Amino acid sequence: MTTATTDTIAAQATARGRAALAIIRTSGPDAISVVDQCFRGADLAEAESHTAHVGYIVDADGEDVDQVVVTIFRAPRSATGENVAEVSCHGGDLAPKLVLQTLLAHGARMAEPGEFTQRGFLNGKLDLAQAEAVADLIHASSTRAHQVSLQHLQGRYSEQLNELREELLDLCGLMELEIDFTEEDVEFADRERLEELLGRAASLLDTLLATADTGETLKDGVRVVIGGRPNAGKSTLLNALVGRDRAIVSATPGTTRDEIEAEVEIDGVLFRFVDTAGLRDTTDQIEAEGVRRAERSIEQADVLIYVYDLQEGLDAEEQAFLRDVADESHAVETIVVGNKVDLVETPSGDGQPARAAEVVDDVLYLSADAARRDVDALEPLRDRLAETVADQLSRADASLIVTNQRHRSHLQSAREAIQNARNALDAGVSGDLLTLDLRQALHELGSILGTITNEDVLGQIFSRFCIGK
Ligand SMILES: Nc1nc2c(c(=O)[nH]1)N(C=O)[C@@H](CNc1ccc(C(=O)N[C@@H](CCC(=O)O)C(=O)O)cc1)CN2
Repeated sequence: MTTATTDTIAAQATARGRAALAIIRTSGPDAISVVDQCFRGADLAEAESHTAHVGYIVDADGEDVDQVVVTIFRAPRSATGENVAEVSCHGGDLAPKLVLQTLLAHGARMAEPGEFTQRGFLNGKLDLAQAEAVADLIHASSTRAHQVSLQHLQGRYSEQLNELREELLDLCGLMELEIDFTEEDVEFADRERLEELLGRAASLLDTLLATADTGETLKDGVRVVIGGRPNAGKSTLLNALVGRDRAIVSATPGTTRDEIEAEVEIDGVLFRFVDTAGLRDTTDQIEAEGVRRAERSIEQADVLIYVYDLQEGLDAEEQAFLRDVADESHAVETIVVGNKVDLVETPSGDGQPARAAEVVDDVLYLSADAARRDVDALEPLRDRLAETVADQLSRADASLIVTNQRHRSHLQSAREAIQNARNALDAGVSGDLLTLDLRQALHELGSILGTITNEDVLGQIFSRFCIGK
């Protein structure tokens, strides 16, 4: 795909604010000459691609603006596929702004969000799935999410989809030939080969679709709700887990009236903790709303940490609740924590508290209060949390995890189209009708990779980027 871009864009590619350095990027046919016009140093017009040059940016009045390093990339050997000149100047509030202003005064135009990446896409430097991976990489909030985006950027995921696309395309070609020659009654496409190919396509799509939940977990984090009676120590536990005072803790039951969220990375995975208002019947209006929300969050959680006070034990209502949670079809993974282990007697001397719960055979005993001073005390809980996703993650190949909702729905539609084609084949339907299904599947795959595009979709994707990306 070639789209002639005639203008030259510029933007700060690094974060604003106090920093040692900042990068102002320009891209477009005149990128090098724009920077050259306001550069005192080597003659950039003569500079070779992938070279760096120390000098000064000089404004229209001939005043020095900053000492800089300019890096030259010549089309098509750049991230955008166009001429690129990057000015690496001093950071802070002023230098980057003045350098950018100078470049704009010399004919560059301010870039739109994502416009550099978009140009890279339009010039064939990366496909749409890779461009989306760039956005994901920037937004990644855990080590694993970062790894997956980087792998997608490197293109193995796109490669798989492309291979599938090409096979289907070949087949479509054959089927269409067949249509042209129907009168002569030739069957160009070998039906058995078609069957085999459709089977392969279906199973590849199934494999990809099966990773989508894992992908969502990696991208959005594992939602963990901390539930339990008022004053069981939920907020103290949350604070111990995140290592700072995120929730207001007090000895008065019912202090937490709304949900509190905090994020912690465990084993490279993001866990989003929600501390809820204690579960109990209450007549306090505000607190009652808190309890309703707590119930709702438990329904939406991936994991429930249920905390109870070992001094109180689990009462009948709590036992019934835990039995319910375990029975429900959407069974949320539950970790039961017996809190305040330091405050109960252990007459047997085996470290097991006297009043263990009857309904749950697997209680994690700890003291959330002590854990705030001793991080290791939470290791067993952190391990249990990591275990809730370990299985899922070890099964998945990072380069083939679907992390994108848009891709998921195109893959689902492609899978349906392939299924229709298989059914049609079984029913002995003619080649031209089969081709329609194959074309539909191709359309879906093409939409993921960006070989088929639509302005609105592109706009939506690139507007998620920051300016300068
Ligand atoms: N300074 C700087 N750092 C950056 C970027 C950038 O644009 N500038 N990137 C922005 O995303 C990422 C790196 N992406 C890049 C992708 C391709 C090329 C490039 O010059 N490609 C040429 C030549 C390759 C070669 O000679 O080996 C090419 O593809 O033809 C440069 C950066 C992250 N770091």
